[in-house]
Amino acid sequence: MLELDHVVRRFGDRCAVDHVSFRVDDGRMTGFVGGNGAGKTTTMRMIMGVLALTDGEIRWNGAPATSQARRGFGYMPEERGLYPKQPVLNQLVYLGRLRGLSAQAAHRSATDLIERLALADKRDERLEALSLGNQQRVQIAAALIGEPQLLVLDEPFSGLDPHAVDSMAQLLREHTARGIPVLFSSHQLELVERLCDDLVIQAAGRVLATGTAESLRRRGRVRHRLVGHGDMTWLHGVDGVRVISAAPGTALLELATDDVADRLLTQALSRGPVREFAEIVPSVADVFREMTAA
Ligand SMILES: Nc1ncnc2c1ncn2[C@@H]1O[C@H](COP(=O)(O)OP(=O)(O)OP(=O)(O)O)[C@@H](O)[C@H]1O
Repeated sequence: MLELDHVVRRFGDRCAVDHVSFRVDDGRMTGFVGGNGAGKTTTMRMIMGVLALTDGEIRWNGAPATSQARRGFGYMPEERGLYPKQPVLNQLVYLGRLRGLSAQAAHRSATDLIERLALADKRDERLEALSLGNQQRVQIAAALIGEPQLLVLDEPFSGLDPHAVDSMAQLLREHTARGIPVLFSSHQLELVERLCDDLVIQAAGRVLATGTAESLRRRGRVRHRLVGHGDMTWLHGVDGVRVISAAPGTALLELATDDVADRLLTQALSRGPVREFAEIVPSVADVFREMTAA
C-alpha cells in the first residue's frame, strides 16, 4: 500500500502540492484526476523520488519509501523519456535487465508486452520512427516490465486508440488482480469512471475528495428530467423546484426534497401527458465539474 501523508511541494512561493494525503491500496486501481496545474504530475514525481518533498511523508507498506523500494515501482513519467534512437525490443529488454530480470526473462517479458500491445511488427524499429500512439504503447510496456510492485502512470491513456485503451486496461487489471496498487492520472473522466476502483480528485494542489466512484457519485446533486409537451416555463413557479434548463417539452430540474417529486408529477400530469420523469444520477464527470467549478 502506498500512503501520502500531508505531502507538500513548493516552488518558490507557489505551493504546487498542499498537504496532500491519500492512499493507493493493494489491488486497487486508483484514478488521479484534476484540472491543468492541479499538482498531479508533481505529486507523482514525489512518489517516485524524482522530486524532493518540501514537507510530509510518503510511505510504502507502512514504512517511509526508500530509493530501494522505489526501484520496484513502475513509472510512466509525463515527459516520457525513452531512447528515441533505440529499437523497441532492445530498450525494453535493457529496462527489464535494469529492473533485475535475467536476460532470458527480460526478453520473454519484453516480447510478451510487445505482443499484448500490438507492437510485434514494430519491435525492431527505432522508437522515433513510430507514430505517437505507438510510442505511447512502448512507454506503457516500459513501465510494466520487470514485475513492478506499484504502478505510477502519468496520463497513460492519452493519445491511445480505443483498442490500445482496452489492451492497456486489461494489462492494468491483471496487475491489480495480483494485488499490485495502480495509480494513474487522466483527464478522460468517463474512462476513469469505467476503470477505477478508487478516485482522488485534486484541485489547486489540494485533495478535494477521495473514494469509490459510487461514493463520489452519491455526493453529486441528483437531478430529474421531465419530458412532457409544450411550454415548460410553469415549472419556475413550483415550490421546491429549481429549473436547471428548460426547452419546449423537456426540462432538467433539481428538487429540494423527495416529496416534491410526487407533487410535481401530479401537476405535470394535470397539464397533459408526461412521457418521462426520471432521476438522473450524476456521473463522476458531473461531480468533478461541480467540485472544481470556480
Ligand atoms: N519545476 C517547476 N518549477 C516551478 N513550478 C512548477 C514546476 N513543476 C510544476 N510547477 C507548477 O506546479 C503546479 C502544478 O503542476 P503539475 O504539472 O504538477 O500539475 P498537473 O496536475 O500535472 O497538471 P496537467 O494536468 O496540466 O499536467 C503548476 O502551477 C506548475 O506550474
